[in-house]
Order: sequence, then C-alpha cells, then structure tokens
Amino acid sequence: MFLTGTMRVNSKGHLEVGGCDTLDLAKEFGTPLYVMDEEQIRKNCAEYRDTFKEHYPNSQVAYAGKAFLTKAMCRLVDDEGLALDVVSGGEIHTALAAGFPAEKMLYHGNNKTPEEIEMALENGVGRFVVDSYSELELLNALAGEAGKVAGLYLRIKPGVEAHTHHYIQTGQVDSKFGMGLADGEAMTAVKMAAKMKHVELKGLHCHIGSQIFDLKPFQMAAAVMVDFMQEIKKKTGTVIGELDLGGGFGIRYTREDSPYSLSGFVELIAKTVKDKCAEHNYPLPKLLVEPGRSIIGEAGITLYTVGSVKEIPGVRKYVAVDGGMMDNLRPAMYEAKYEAVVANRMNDQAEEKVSIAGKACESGDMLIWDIELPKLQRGDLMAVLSTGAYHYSMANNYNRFPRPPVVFVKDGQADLVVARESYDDLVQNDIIPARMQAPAAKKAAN
Ligand SMILES: Cc1ncc(COP(=O)(O)O)c(C=O)c1O
Ligand SMILES: N[C@@H](CCCC[NH3+])C(=O)O
Repeated sequence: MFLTGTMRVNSKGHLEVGGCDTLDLAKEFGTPLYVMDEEQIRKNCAEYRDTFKEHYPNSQVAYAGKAFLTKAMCRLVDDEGLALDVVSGGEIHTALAAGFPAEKMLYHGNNKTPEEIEMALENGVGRFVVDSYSELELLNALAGEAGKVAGLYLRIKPGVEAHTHHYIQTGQVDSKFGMGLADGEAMTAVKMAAKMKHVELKGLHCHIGSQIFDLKPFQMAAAVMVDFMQEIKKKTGTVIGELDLGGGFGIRYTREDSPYSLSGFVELIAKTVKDKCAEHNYPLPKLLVEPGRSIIGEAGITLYTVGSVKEIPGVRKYVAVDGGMMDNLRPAMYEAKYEAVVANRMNDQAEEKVSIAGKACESGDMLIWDIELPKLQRGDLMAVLSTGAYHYSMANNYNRFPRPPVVFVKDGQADLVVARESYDDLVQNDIIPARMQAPAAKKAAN
C-alpha cells in the first residue's frame, strides 16, 4: 500500500487523512464519499509555482479545471496564485461564481459554441485557445460584435506521440485537437490571425496528452514549439510572447507507477525552453503549463462501504461496494488500475485475492480486478486511492444513482464542498407533459 500527503494509519488502525479518521468521515457524510487532502493540493500548487519561479521567473501555472472543479477549488487555486484552464461555459460559470478573476482564465475546447464564446467575451476571459480556422473566424466575428479584442492562443499539434492510453493522447497528427505543423495548417492560422482586427495573437499552446511518465515527449514538444515560434518570426516578423505547454504529467495510481519528481519535471521544461530560445536567439516568452491530475490526483480518495460478497468457487470472489462507474469512470474508459485499502482495518494482513465491483447495471462496472486484501465483509470501509482527478469531474447519474459529496479535510477539520445529490435533485429537471399526468398527480395539480 502507498499513502501520500497527510494520509496515515492512526492508533485505532484506521486510515486518517488531513487529521480526520475516515470512519468518522463516513459516519458524518455517508458513502460513497470523495475526500480531498487540502494540504497536499496546496503543496502541489506551491511546488509547481515556486519551482517555476525559481527556474523561469516569467511563468504562470494554470490549474486545469477539468480534473476537478468546484467553487471551493477555484478559491484554493486563486489563493495559491495559479491561473485557471477552463473548457466550457459551465466551468467558466463555476469560476465566476467563486469570484475567480476572468482575466486569469484560459479558455480551451475544440468546439466552443457561439453562446459560450459570447459569455467568455462578456466576462473578460483572458485568453482564448483557438483550435481551428472556423473557430478563429467565429471568435473574430463575435469579438467584433462585442467591440472587443480577444487575447488569442493557437492550439498546435506538435506531432509528438506520448506513451499513454490512446484515448488520452492529443499531440499526434491524427487528433481532433489543434492545428498541424507539417501540413502548414498552423502557419496559415497565424497569418489569418494577423489580418484580423478583433483577435490579438498572444501565444501558442500545445498539450500532448495525459498521465505521461516519459519526459522525452514533453521535451520534444517544447523544442518543436520554440522552433515553430522561430519559423513564425522568420516568415512573418511576429514574435510570440507566450508559450503554453499544457499539462499531462503522470501520477501514481498503483505501486507500479513511478512518476518523475514534480520539481524535476518543471526544471526540465524550463531548461528546454531556455536552451531552445538561446539557440535561436529568441526572446524568452512567458511560459505557462496547465497541470490538472498532478495537482489533485493523489490528494483524493474515495470511501465506499462494502456490501455483497459473492464467491464463484474456483473462479473469482466479487466484493461489491456502494459506488462504481458512476463515481469512477476511468476503469471502464481506460482500463485504469487502482489500489485500495480497508480503511477500518489498516493493520490487517492481506489474506485473499478479490475483485471489487461497482453496483451499476454493467458487467464492465469493475473498480479493481484481482487485488490482495484482508478478508472483506459487509460494512467494511474501503478506500480507493488516487481518485482526486477526473473522478468527481466525470461522475454521472447512470442508473439514477445520486453523485457523491466531496469533503476537503485539513488539520482535523472536514468541510463539505459539494453536497450529496438527493433523489429529488435527480428529478428536479424532469417534466411530465400534461397529457401523461398520472391520475393521482392530475388530482394534486387541480
Ligand atoms: C488542454 C489541456 N490542458 C491541460 C490538461 C490537463 O492534463 P493533466 O490533467 O494530465 O495534467 C488537459 C487534459 O488532458 C488538456 O486537455
Ligand atoms: N479524463 C481523462 C483525461 C483526459 C484529460 C483531458 N484532456 C482521465 O481520466 O485520465
């Protein structure tokens, strides 16, 4: 087992996070429950921010909100001096509702709607990361109507293939994201932008994928981007002032994962850009990165209560918990692997191999295949580790299960930052047309 941040085994043999006994958390908030270690999140933000400042003073770390975004998280991110990568009207709305400054938002997405762009322009979102010619034209037109000049980044496909699940690779030529280099698409976009009145080309952006351990693709992408900046300068005279290298740094989900140190990664990126700029005698751009998973991923755990235990002799033992693919889509989408612990019996030895099943109506709803754990029984509290990123943010209501709450824990205090959905929440947007009213409901309405 590996425990990170403030996680530890307390004197009762229980898992503790942020000074809170997980059994108390489960009692107070119920399960399934997302628990986030605030100290660990803040430490990761500070490590990114401070290592960049040390090695590349003109830099900005933007937290990628898609990994986990709530109003409290927006406050934390602002507090820690990070900017924010947003990808939808909903994320912009969340950040604005938390008082996050719009000018520190970078707006991504491969198909922003006119309404979303208008909303972003109206609220003064700082940078629009444009993904295609058609979006460039749309942004210019809408900014013109709004009487504004939009701060523009162009999303470039650096042509680098990162070793990660193919669903989360994005830097390669055959990707729905960004504009190609080799085929001249990106250069054409630069020239188009130069002629437009309502956008100002502030920078370039790339993002090669997510959950990447190998540092080479990051280095290659950084080098390719600076080379492209030099090509732009040569062909058009334009000097690009900002370079955003996206996110993607991998984290530990199981003991087999061994990510490079965060500070080592930051240092390397900073050095690569500096060296490349020196080679071209290019003025150092402002440097940005957009980490999501590596800020929040290992800081989160999900608590579940064990329910049915089913042994198929000679085949497998299934242990079902009270959540599943509704709160963790990653095993079903990417065959993602996890570690789990028995939070109420942390000192017990592993005794048997079991598979942890969710409770959704899908055979594929398995959280963990074949894990060695102490003998589990109904009522045990299980904690799945490293569930801070892309869990709450990808949670869904399949089978009409309400989404779990989220608590932030720190120094023995637990604060609810997202309340548990209720059954009433599930039906609040449902409408029964008048012609379908059940007799009882009709009566009540009269
Ligand atoms: C454009 C962009 N930036 C940043 C991120 C964050 O990536 P990660 O959570 O892997 O750091 C993503 C997600 O992959 C992304 O698409
Ligand atoms: N949701 C994915 C990563 C996608 C990143 C967003 N571009 C995951 O859980 O790993």
